[in-house]
Amino acid sequence: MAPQLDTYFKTVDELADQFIDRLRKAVAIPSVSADPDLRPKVVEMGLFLEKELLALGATVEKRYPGEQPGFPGLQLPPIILSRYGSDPKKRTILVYGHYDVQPALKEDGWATDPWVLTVDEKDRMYGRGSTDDKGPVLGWLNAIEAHQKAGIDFPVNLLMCFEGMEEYGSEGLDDLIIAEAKKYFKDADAVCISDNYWLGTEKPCLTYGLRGCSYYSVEVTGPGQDLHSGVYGGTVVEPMTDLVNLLGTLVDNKGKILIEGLSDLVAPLTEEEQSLYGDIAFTMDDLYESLGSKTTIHEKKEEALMARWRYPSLSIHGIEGAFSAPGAKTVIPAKVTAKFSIRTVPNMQPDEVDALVFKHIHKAWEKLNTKNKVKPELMHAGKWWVASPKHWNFSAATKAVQSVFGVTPDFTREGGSIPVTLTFEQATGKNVLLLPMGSSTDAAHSINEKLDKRNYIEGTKLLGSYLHHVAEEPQV
Ligand SMILES: C[C@H](N)C(=O)N[C@@H](Cc1c[nH]cn1)C(=O)O
Ligand SMILES: [Zn+2]
Ligand SMILES: [Zn+2]
Repeated sequence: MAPQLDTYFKTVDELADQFIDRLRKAVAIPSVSADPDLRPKVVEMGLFLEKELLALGATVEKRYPGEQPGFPGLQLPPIILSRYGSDPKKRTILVYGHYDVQPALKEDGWATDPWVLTVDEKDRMYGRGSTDDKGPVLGWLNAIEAHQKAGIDFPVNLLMCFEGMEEYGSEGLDDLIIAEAKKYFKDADAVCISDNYWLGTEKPCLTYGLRGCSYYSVEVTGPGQDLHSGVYGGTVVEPMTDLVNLLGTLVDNKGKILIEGLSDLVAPLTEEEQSLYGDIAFTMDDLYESLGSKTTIHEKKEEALMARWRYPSLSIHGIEGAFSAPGAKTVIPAKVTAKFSIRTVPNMQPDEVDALVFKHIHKAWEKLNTKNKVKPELMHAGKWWVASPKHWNFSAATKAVQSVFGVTPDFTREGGSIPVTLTFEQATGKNVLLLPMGSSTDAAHSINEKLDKRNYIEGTKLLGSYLHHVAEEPQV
Protein backbone atom coordinates (compact mmCIF):
# COMPACT_ATOMS: atom_id res chain seq x y z
CA MET A 1 0.00 0.00 0.00
CA ALA A 2 1.24 3.53 -0.78
CA PRO A 3 2.74 5.04 2.43
CA GLN A 4 0.49 8.10 2.08
CA LEU A 5 -2.62 5.94 2.16
CA ASP A 6 -1.36 4.11 5.22
CA THR A 7 -0.92 7.45 7.03
CA TYR A 8 -4.38 8.55 5.86
CA PHE A 9 -5.97 5.35 7.22
CA LYS A 10 -4.24 5.77 10.61
CA THR A 11 -5.42 9.39 10.83
CA VAL A 12 -9.01 8.39 10.04
CA ASP A 13 -8.84 5.89 12.92
CA GLU A 14 -7.44 8.58 15.25
CA LEU A 15 -10.23 10.99 14.28
CA ALA A 16 -13.04 8.40 14.51
CA ASP A 17 -14.66 9.94 17.60
CA GLN A 18 -14.69 13.41 16.02
CA PHE A 19 -16.24 12.01 12.86
CA ILE A 20 -18.94 10.32 14.92
CA ASP A 21 -19.60 13.65 16.67
CA ARG A 22 -20.02 15.28 13.26
CA LEU A 23 -22.63 12.63 12.38
CA ARG A 24 -24.31 13.10 15.79
CA LYS A 25 -24.77 16.83 15.08
CA ALA A 26 -26.19 16.10 11.62
CA VAL A 27 -28.63 13.42 12.83
CA ALA A 28 -29.93 15.86 15.48
CA ILE A 29 -31.34 18.07 12.69
CA PRO A 30 -34.67 16.54 11.54
CA SER A 31 -34.28 17.52 7.87
CA VAL A 32 -37.41 15.77 6.58
CA SER A 33 -38.03 17.04 3.05
CA ALA A 34 -41.55 15.58 2.80
CA ASP A 35 -42.86 17.63 5.75
CA PRO A 36 -43.45 21.32 4.91
CA ASP A 37 -43.47 22.14 8.65
CA LEU A 38 -39.92 20.85 8.95
CA ARG A 39 -38.60 22.84 5.97
CA PRO A 40 -36.65 25.21 8.29
CA LYS A 41 -34.82 22.15 9.61
CA VAL A 42 -33.90 21.05 6.09
CA VAL A 43 -32.49 24.54 5.50
CA GLU A 44 -30.64 24.34 8.85
CA MET A 45 -29.02 21.09 7.74
CA GLY A 46 -27.87 22.72 4.49
CA LEU A 47 -26.37 25.59 6.48
CA PHE A 48 -24.68 23.10 8.83
CA LEU A 49 -22.94 21.55 5.82
CA GLU A 50 -21.96 24.98 4.53
CA LYS A 51 -20.36 25.85 7.88
CA GLU A 52 -18.45 22.56 8.07
CA LEU A 53 -17.20 22.94 4.49
CA LEU A 54 -16.07 26.54 5.04
CA ALA A 55 -14.23 25.47 8.21
CA LEU A 56 -12.36 22.90 6.09
CA GLY A 57 -11.29 25.61 3.64
CA ALA A 58 -13.69 24.68 0.83
CA THR A 59 -15.56 27.37 -1.10
CA VAL A 60 -19.35 27.20 -0.97
CA GLU A 61 -22.17 28.57 -3.11
CA LYS A 62 -25.76 28.16 -1.97
CA ARG A 63 -28.35 27.92 -4.74
CA TYR A 64 -32.02 28.37 -3.93
CA PRO A 65 -34.17 26.72 -6.65
CA GLY A 66 -37.31 28.71 -5.71
CA GLU A 67 -40.81 27.69 -4.69
CA GLN A 68 -41.77 24.03 -4.38
CA PRO A 69 -44.23 23.11 -7.17
CA GLY A 70 -47.70 22.53 -5.72
CA PHE A 71 -46.83 24.27 -2.41
CA PRO A 72 -47.38 28.02 -2.85
CA GLY A 73 -45.05 30.04 -0.61
CA LEU A 74 -42.86 27.07 0.35
CA GLN A 75 -39.23 27.63 -0.68
CA LEU A 76 -37.06 24.68 -1.70
CA PRO A 77 -33.97 24.24 0.50
CA PRO A 78 -30.56 25.33 -0.80
CA ILE A 79 -28.45 23.15 -3.06
CA ILE A 80 -24.97 23.32 -1.60
CA LEU A 81 -22.26 23.60 -4.25
CA SER A 82 -18.72 23.39 -2.98
CA ARG A 83 -15.17 23.13 -4.31
CA TYR A 84 -12.06 21.91 -2.52
CA GLY A 85 -8.90 22.50 -4.55
CA SER A 86 -8.38 23.87 -8.05
CA ASP A 87 -5.06 22.47 -9.22
CA PRO A 88 -5.17 22.12 -13.03
CA LYS A 89 -2.67 19.26 -12.80
CA LYS A 90 -5.09 17.14 -10.76
CA ARG A 91 -8.20 15.25 -11.81
CA THR A 92 -11.51 16.69 -10.63
CA ILE A 93 -14.17 14.46 -9.12
CA LEU A 94 -17.75 15.61 -8.69
CA VAL A 95 -19.55 14.03 -5.74
CA TYR A 96 -23.25 14.19 -5.01
CA GLY A 97 -25.24 13.36 -1.88
CA HIS A 98 -28.38 14.45 -0.07
CA TYR A 99 -28.85 15.98 3.35
CA ASP A 100 -32.62 15.47 3.65
CA VAL A 101 -34.07 12.37 5.27
CA GLN A 102 -37.21 10.27 5.39
CA PRO A 103 -39.79 11.06 8.11
CA ALA A 104 -39.34 9.36 11.50
CA LEU A 105 -41.49 9.24 14.64
CA LYS A 106 -40.52 7.43 17.82
CA GLU A 107 -44.06 5.98 17.95
CA ASP A 108 -43.52 4.27 14.57
CA GLY A 109 -41.60 1.71 16.62
CA TRP A 110 -38.10 3.14 16.96
CA ALA A 111 -36.24 1.67 19.94
CA THR A 112 -34.40 5.00 20.42
CA ASP A 113 -35.05 8.67 19.61
CA PRO A 114 -34.55 8.85 15.80
CA TRP A 115 -32.92 12.30 16.15
CA VAL A 116 -30.34 11.23 18.74
CA LEU A 117 -27.43 9.21 17.37
CA THR A 118 -27.35 6.22 19.70
CA VAL A 119 -24.37 3.85 19.61
CA ASP A 120 -25.01 0.37 21.00
CA GLU A 121 -22.61 -2.26 22.40
CA LYS A 122 -21.99 -3.62 18.88
CA ASP A 123 -21.02 -0.15 17.57
CA ARG A 124 -24.22 0.18 15.55
CA MET A 125 -25.07 3.89 15.28
CA TYR A 126 -28.86 4.37 15.20
CA GLY A 127 -30.51 7.53 13.94
CA ARG A 128 -32.56 8.80 10.96
CA GLY A 129 -30.26 9.66 8.09
CA SER A 130 -27.25 7.85 9.59
CA THR A 131 -26.86 5.67 6.48
CA ASP A 132 -29.21 7.57 4.08
CA ASP A 133 -27.42 9.82 3.39
CA LYS A 134 -25.81 11.90 6.14
CA GLY A 135 -23.08 9.36 6.99
CA PRO A 136 -21.84 9.06 3.38
CA VAL A 137 -22.09 12.85 2.78
CA LEU A 138 -20.02 13.51 5.90
CA GLY A 139 -17.61 10.80 4.73
CA TRP A 140 -16.38 13.22 2.02
CA LEU A 141 -15.86 15.97 4.62
CA ASN A 142 -14.09 13.51 6.93
CA ALA A 143 -11.79 12.52 4.06
CA ILE A 144 -10.78 16.18 3.56
CA GLU A 145 -10.18 16.68 7.28
CA ALA A 146 -8.12 13.49 7.66
CA HIS A 147 -5.85 14.57 4.79
CA GLN A 148 -5.35 17.97 6.42
CA LYS A 149 -4.62 16.51 9.88
CA ALA A 150 -2.27 13.90 8.37
CA GLY A 151 -0.46 16.58 6.37
CA ILE A 152 -1.07 14.72 3.09
CA ASP A 153 -1.72 16.48 -0.20
CA PHE A 154 -5.33 16.03 -1.31
CA PRO A 155 -5.03 13.90 -4.47
CA VAL A 156 -7.80 15.48 -6.60
CA ASN A 157 -9.91 18.60 -6.86
CA LEU A 158 -13.28 17.87 -5.31
CA LEU A 159 -16.55 19.39 -6.50
CA MET A 160 -19.51 18.72 -4.24
CA CYS A 161 -23.24 18.97 -4.83
CA PHE A 162 -25.43 18.28 -1.81
CA GLU A 163 -29.21 18.63 -2.09
CA GLY A 164 -32.06 18.70 0.43
CA MET A 165 -34.98 17.25 -1.61
CA GLU A 166 -33.82 13.79 -2.75
CA GLU A 167 -36.39 11.93 -0.69
CA TYR A 168 -39.07 14.02 -2.39
CA GLY A 169 -37.98 13.48 -5.98
CA SER A 170 -35.03 15.93 -6.12
CA GLU A 171 -37.27 18.90 -6.92
CA GLY A 172 -35.28 21.67 -8.62
CA LEU A 173 -32.03 19.78 -9.03
CA ASP A 174 -32.31 18.57 -12.64
CA ASP A 175 -32.48 22.17 -13.89
CA LEU A 176 -29.47 23.18 -11.81
CA ILE A 177 -27.34 20.27 -13.03
CA ILE A 178 -28.19 21.03 -16.65
CA ALA A 179 -27.46 24.75 -16.14
CA GLU A 180 -24.16 24.14 -14.30
CA ALA A 181 -22.82 21.21 -16.37
CA LYS A 182 -20.62 23.55 -18.39
CA LYS A 183 -20.12 26.07 -15.57
CA TYR A 184 -19.69 24.99 -11.92
CA PHE A 185 -19.28 21.31 -12.92
CA LYS A 186 -17.25 21.95 -16.08
CA ASP A 187 -13.96 20.58 -14.71
CA ALA A 188 -15.45 17.28 -13.56
CA ASP A 189 -13.65 14.24 -15.00
CA ALA A 190 -16.03 11.74 -13.38
CA VAL A 191 -18.88 11.60 -10.88
CA CYS A 192 -19.19 9.56 -7.68
CA ILE A 193 -22.31 9.10 -5.56
CA SER A 194 -22.33 7.38 -2.17
CA ASP A 195 -26.03 6.85 -1.43
CA ASN A 196 -26.85 3.16 -1.64
CA TYR A 197 -26.00 -0.02 0.24
CA TRP A 198 -23.97 -3.19 0.11
CA LEU A 199 -25.90 -6.34 -0.77
CA GLY A 200 -24.87 -8.01 2.49
CA THR A 201 -22.92 -7.03 5.57
CA GLU A 202 -19.38 -8.10 4.70
CA LYS A 203 -18.56 -7.50 1.06
CA PRO A 204 -18.48 -4.00 -0.47
CA CYS A 205 -19.89 -3.46 -3.93
CA LEU A 206 -19.74 -0.93 -6.76
CA THR A 207 -23.07 -0.10 -8.34
CA TYR A 208 -23.78 0.61 -12.01
CA GLY A 209 -27.59 0.64 -12.13
CA LEU A 210 -30.64 2.02 -10.33
CA ARG A 211 -34.37 1.58 -10.71
CA GLY A 212 -36.47 4.66 -11.36
CA CYS A 213 -39.46 5.66 -9.25
CA SER A 214 -42.85 6.99 -10.39
CA TYR A 215 -44.86 8.04 -7.35
CA TYR A 216 -48.67 8.47 -7.45
CA SER A 217 -51.53 9.60 -5.26
CA VAL A 218 -55.19 8.58 -5.71
CA GLU A 219 -57.79 10.72 -3.93
CA VAL A 220 -61.32 9.36 -3.39
CA THR A 221 -64.05 11.70 -2.18
CA GLY A 222 -67.78 11.38 -1.52
CA PRO A 223 -69.56 12.69 1.61
CA GLY A 224 -69.15 16.33 2.67
CA GLN A 225 -67.55 15.38 6.00
CA ASP A 226 -66.47 12.39 8.10
CA LEU A 227 -69.50 10.37 9.27
CA HIS A 228 -70.67 8.22 12.20
CA SER A 229 -70.54 4.62 10.91
CA GLY A 230 -73.49 3.61 13.10
CA VAL A 231 -75.71 6.35 11.76
CA TYR A 232 -74.58 6.29 8.11
CA GLY A 233 -72.97 2.84 7.60
CA GLY A 234 -75.01 0.98 4.97
CA THR A 235 -76.55 4.16 3.60
CA VAL A 236 -73.55 5.89 2.04
CA VAL A 237 -71.02 4.75 -0.58
CA GLU A 238 -67.85 4.75 1.48
CA PRO A 239 -64.70 6.29 -0.10
CA MET A 240 -62.43 3.94 1.84
CA THR A 241 -64.21 0.84 0.50
CA ASP A 242 -63.86 2.10 -3.07
CA LEU A 243 -60.21 2.96 -2.54
CA VAL A 244 -59.34 -0.41 -1.00
CA ASN A 245 -61.06 -2.19 -3.93
CA LEU A 246 -59.18 0.00 -6.39
CA LEU A 247 -55.81 -0.62 -4.73
CA GLY A 248 -56.53 -4.36 -4.88
CA THR A 249 -56.53 -4.16 -8.69
CA LEU A 250 -52.96 -2.84 -8.90
CA VAL A 251 -50.79 -5.72 -7.72
CA ASP A 252 -51.18 -9.27 -6.40
CA ASN A 253 -49.48 -10.64 -3.30
CA LYS A 254 -46.77 -12.34 -5.37
CA GLY A 255 -45.67 -8.91 -6.59
CA LYS A 256 -47.26 -9.29 -10.05
CA ILE A 257 -48.28 -5.86 -11.34
CA LEU A 258 -51.81 -6.10 -12.76
CA ILE A 259 -51.69 -2.92 -14.87
CA GLU A 260 -52.30 -3.91 -18.49
CA GLY A 261 -49.37 -3.28 -20.83
CA LEU A 262 -46.82 -2.43 -18.12
CA SER A 263 -44.74 -5.62 -18.42
CA ASP A 264 -44.50 -5.08 -22.22
CA LEU A 265 -42.31 -2.02 -21.50
CA VAL A 266 -39.65 -4.10 -19.70
CA ALA A 267 -36.45 -4.97 -21.61
CA PRO A 268 -36.18 -8.73 -22.20
CA LEU A 269 -33.62 -10.72 -20.20
CA THR A 270 -30.62 -11.71 -22.31
CA GLU A 271 -28.49 -14.83 -21.71
CA GLU A 272 -25.49 -12.58 -21.05
CA GLU A 273 -27.32 -10.69 -18.32
CA GLN A 274 -28.75 -13.87 -16.80
CA SER A 275 -25.24 -15.30 -16.41
CA LEU A 276 -24.19 -12.35 -14.17
CA TYR A 277 -26.48 -13.12 -11.23
CA GLY A 278 -25.05 -16.48 -10.11
CA ASP A 279 -21.60 -15.08 -9.22
CA ILE A 280 -22.85 -12.26 -6.98
CA ALA A 281 -21.92 -12.79 -3.31
CA PHE A 282 -25.47 -12.78 -1.98
CA THR A 283 -27.53 -15.44 -0.26
CA MET A 284 -31.16 -15.75 0.70
CA ASP A 285 -29.92 -15.61 4.31
CA ASP A 286 -28.57 -12.09 3.60
CA LEU A 287 -32.04 -11.17 2.42
CA TYR A 288 -33.77 -12.79 5.42
CA GLU A 289 -31.39 -10.94 7.77
CA SER A 290 -32.09 -7.52 6.23
CA LEU A 291 -35.86 -8.24 6.07
CA GLY A 292 -35.97 -9.49 9.64
CA SER A 293 -38.15 -12.38 8.37
CA LYS A 294 -38.32 -15.15 5.78
CA THR A 295 -41.42 -13.72 4.08
CA THR A 296 -39.86 -13.52 0.63
CA ILE A 297 -41.71 -13.84 -2.67
CA HIS A 298 -38.85 -15.78 -4.26
CA GLU A 299 -36.86 -18.73 -2.93
CA LYS A 300 -33.82 -18.45 -5.20
CA LYS A 301 -31.14 -15.77 -4.95
CA GLU A 302 -31.06 -15.15 -8.72
CA GLU A 303 -34.83 -14.55 -8.80
CA ALA A 304 -34.67 -12.27 -5.77
CA LEU A 305 -31.83 -10.21 -7.30
CA MET A 306 -33.65 -9.90 -10.63
CA ALA A 307 -36.83 -8.85 -8.84
CA ARG A 308 -34.88 -6.12 -7.07
CA TRP A 309 -32.70 -4.92 -9.94
CA ARG A 310 -34.24 -5.57 -13.35
CA TYR A 311 -38.00 -5.97 -12.94
CA PRO A 312 -40.50 -3.29 -11.87
CA SER A 313 -42.34 -3.46 -8.56
CA LEU A 314 -45.42 -1.69 -7.25
CA SER A 315 -45.67 -0.77 -3.56
CA ILE A 316 -48.66 0.68 -1.72
CA HIS A 317 -47.30 3.07 0.92
CA GLY A 318 -50.22 4.44 2.86
CA ILE A 319 -53.58 6.16 2.96
CA GLU A 320 -53.89 9.80 4.03
CA GLY A 321 -57.13 10.56 5.84
CA ALA A 322 -57.67 6.99 7.03
CA PHE A 323 -58.06 6.30 10.72
CA SER A 324 -54.67 5.01 11.88
CA ALA A 325 -54.39 5.89 15.57
CA PRO A 326 -54.58 3.21 18.30
CA GLY A 327 -58.04 2.43 19.64
CA ALA A 328 -61.35 1.95 17.84
CA LYS A 329 -62.85 5.03 16.21
CA THR A 330 -66.14 4.29 14.42
CA VAL A 331 -65.68 6.79 11.65
CA ILE A 332 -66.37 6.75 7.92
CA PRO A 333 -63.61 8.94 6.42
CA ALA A 334 -65.00 11.36 3.83
CA LYS A 335 -61.81 11.78 1.83
CA VAL A 336 -58.97 9.29 1.55
CA THR A 337 -55.80 9.55 -0.53
CA ALA A 338 -53.67 6.50 -1.24
CA LYS A 339 -49.99 6.75 -2.15
CA PHE A 340 -48.29 4.11 -4.27
CA SER A 341 -45.18 3.96 -6.39
CA ILE A 342 -43.75 1.91 -9.22
CA ARG A 343 -40.03 1.18 -9.37
CA THR A 344 -39.22 1.38 -13.07
CA VAL A 345 -36.53 -0.39 -15.10
CA PRO A 346 -35.11 -0.36 -18.63
CA ASN A 347 -36.91 0.42 -21.03
CA MET A 348 -39.92 1.89 -19.19
CA GLN A 349 -40.44 5.55 -20.08
CA PRO A 350 -42.08 7.57 -17.26
CA ASP A 351 -44.78 9.14 -19.48
CA GLU A 352 -45.74 5.72 -20.91
CA VAL A 353 -45.97 4.34 -17.37
CA ASP A 354 -48.18 7.28 -16.30
CA ALA A 355 -50.52 6.75 -19.25
CA LEU A 356 -50.97 3.04 -18.44
CA VAL A 357 -51.47 3.75 -14.71
CA PHE A 358 -54.16 6.41 -15.30
CA LYS A 359 -55.92 4.26 -17.91
CA HIS A 360 -55.96 1.34 -15.48
CA ILE A 361 -57.34 3.45 -12.61
CA HIS A 362 -60.14 4.93 -14.69
CA LYS A 363 -61.10 1.52 -16.11
CA ALA A 364 -61.09 -0.13 -12.66
CA TRP A 365 -63.09 2.80 -11.29
CA GLU A 366 -65.76 2.39 -13.93
CA LYS A 367 -66.07 -1.29 -13.00
CA LEU A 368 -66.70 -0.28 -9.37
CA ASN A 369 -69.80 1.59 -10.56
CA THR A 370 -69.61 4.06 -7.68
CA LYS A 371 -71.03 7.54 -7.05
CA ASN A 372 -67.77 8.68 -5.42
CA LYS A 373 -65.09 10.64 -7.27
CA VAL A 374 -61.52 9.55 -8.00
CA LYS A 375 -58.52 11.79 -8.73
CA PRO A 376 -55.19 10.09 -9.57
CA GLU A 377 -52.04 12.23 -9.80
CA LEU A 378 -48.35 11.75 -10.44
CA MET A 379 -46.43 13.19 -7.46
CA HIS A 380 -42.94 12.80 -8.88
CA ALA A 381 -40.96 10.63 -11.26
CA GLY A 382 -37.27 9.69 -11.24
CA LYS A 383 -35.58 7.85 -14.08
CA TRP A 384 -33.81 4.48 -14.00
CA TRP A 385 -30.12 4.37 -14.86
CA VAL A 386 -27.77 1.64 -16.10
CA ALA A 387 -24.14 2.41 -17.02
CA SER A 388 -21.04 0.59 -18.13
CA PRO A 389 -18.69 -0.25 -15.26
CA LYS A 390 -15.77 -0.55 -17.72
CA HIS A 391 -14.21 2.83 -16.94
CA TRP A 392 -11.22 4.11 -14.92
CA ASN A 393 -13.70 5.51 -12.37
CA PHE A 394 -14.77 1.94 -11.52
CA SER A 395 -11.17 0.63 -11.70
CA ALA A 396 -10.10 3.25 -9.14
CA ALA A 397 -12.97 2.28 -6.85
CA THR A 398 -12.13 -1.44 -7.23
CA LYS A 399 -8.57 -0.74 -6.09
CA ALA A 400 -9.87 1.39 -3.21
CA VAL A 401 -12.06 -1.49 -1.98
CA GLN A 402 -9.05 -3.81 -2.25
CA SER A 403 -6.84 -1.44 -0.25
CA VAL A 404 -9.39 -0.87 2.54
CA PHE A 405 -11.18 -4.23 2.74
CA GLY A 406 -8.74 -6.63 1.08
CA VAL A 407 -11.41 -8.03 -1.30
CA THR A 408 -12.53 -7.38 -4.87
CA PRO A 409 -16.00 -5.81 -4.88
CA ASP A 410 -19.06 -7.22 -6.60
CA PHE A 411 -20.57 -5.14 -9.39
CA THR A 412 -24.23 -4.64 -8.55
CA ARG A 413 -27.38 -2.82 -9.50
CA GLU A 414 -29.65 -1.17 -6.91
CA GLY A 415 -33.39 -1.51 -6.40
CA GLY A 416 -33.73 2.03 -5.03
CA SER A 417 -33.65 5.26 -6.99
CA ILE A 418 -31.42 8.33 -7.08
CA PRO A 419 -33.34 10.47 -9.54
CA VAL A 420 -30.50 12.75 -10.65
CA THR A 421 -27.94 10.06 -11.48
CA LEU A 422 -28.96 9.92 -15.14
CA THR A 423 -29.07 13.72 -15.27
CA PHE A 424 -25.48 13.94 -14.01
CA GLU A 425 -24.39 11.40 -16.61
CA GLN A 426 -26.21 13.04 -19.52
CA ALA A 427 -25.51 16.68 -18.62
CA THR A 428 -21.80 16.30 -17.82
CA GLY A 429 -21.14 13.47 -20.31
CA LYS A 430 -18.96 11.84 -17.62
CA ASN A 431 -18.95 8.38 -16.09
CA VAL A 432 -20.97 7.98 -12.89
CA LEU A 433 -20.04 5.48 -10.18
CA LEU A 434 -22.12 4.56 -7.12
CA LEU A 435 -19.83 3.75 -4.17
CA PRO A 436 -21.93 2.68 -1.18
CA MET A 437 -20.87 2.99 2.45
CA GLY A 438 -23.74 1.33 4.37
CA SER A 439 -24.73 -2.34 4.59
CA SER A 440 -27.87 -4.32 3.79
CA THR A 441 -28.97 -4.34 7.44
CA ASP A 442 -29.01 -0.54 7.82
CA ALA A 443 -32.81 -0.26 7.46
CA ALA A 444 -32.81 2.93 5.39
CA HIS A 445 -36.34 4.45 5.25
CA SER A 446 -37.42 2.10 8.03
CA ILE A 447 -37.52 2.28 11.82
CA ASN A 448 -34.18 1.88 13.62
CA GLU A 449 -32.10 3.08 10.67
CA LYS A 450 -28.42 2.73 11.52
CA LEU A 451 -24.91 2.86 10.18
CA ASP A 452 -22.28 0.58 11.69
CA LYS A 453 -19.26 2.43 13.04
CA ARG A 454 -17.11 0.11 10.92
CA ASN A 455 -18.92 1.10 7.74
CA TYR A 456 -18.66 4.80 8.58
CA ILE A 457 -14.97 4.77 9.47
CA GLU A 458 -13.81 2.22 6.86
CA GLY A 459 -16.20 3.97 4.44
CA THR A 460 -14.39 7.27 5.08
CA LYS A 461 -11.14 5.45 4.30
CA LEU A 462 -12.77 4.03 1.15
CA LEU A 463 -13.82 7.45 -0.16
CA GLY A 464 -10.34 8.93 0.45
CA SER A 465 -8.62 5.88 -0.99
CA TYR A 466 -10.84 6.05 -4.10
CA LEU A 467 -9.66 9.63 -4.67
CA HIS A 468 -6.00 8.53 -4.42
CA HIS A 469 -6.58 5.73 -6.94
CA VAL A 470 -8.47 8.13 -9.23
CA ALA A 471 -5.34 10.31 -9.27
CA GLU A 472 -3.22 7.30 -10.29
CA GLU A 473 -5.46 5.81 -12.98
CA PRO A 474 -3.90 6.21 -16.44
CA GLN A 475 -5.39 8.72 -18.87
CA VAL A 476 -7.35 7.02 -21.68
C1 LIG B 1 -31.20 4.93 -2.81
C2 LIG B 1 -31.42 6.27 -2.10
N1 LIG B 1 -30.68 6.29 -0.90
C3 LIG B 1 -32.88 6.48 -1.80
O1 LIG B 1 -33.33 6.18 -0.73
N2 LIG B 1 -33.62 7.00 -2.77
C4 LIG B 1 -35.03 7.21 -2.67
C5 LIG B 1 -35.39 8.24 -3.72
C6 LIG B 1 -36.82 8.53 -3.87
C7 LIG B 1 -37.56 8.33 -4.97
N3 LIG B 1 -38.78 8.80 -4.68
C8 LIG B 1 -38.76 9.22 -3.46
N4 LIG B 1 -37.55 9.09 -2.96
C9 LIG B 1 -35.77 5.92 -2.93
O2 LIG B 1 -35.25 5.03 -3.62
O3 LIG B 1 -36.91 5.78 -2.41
ZN1 LIG C 1 -30.50 8.34 -0.18
ZN1 LIG D 1 -33.60 7.46 0.90
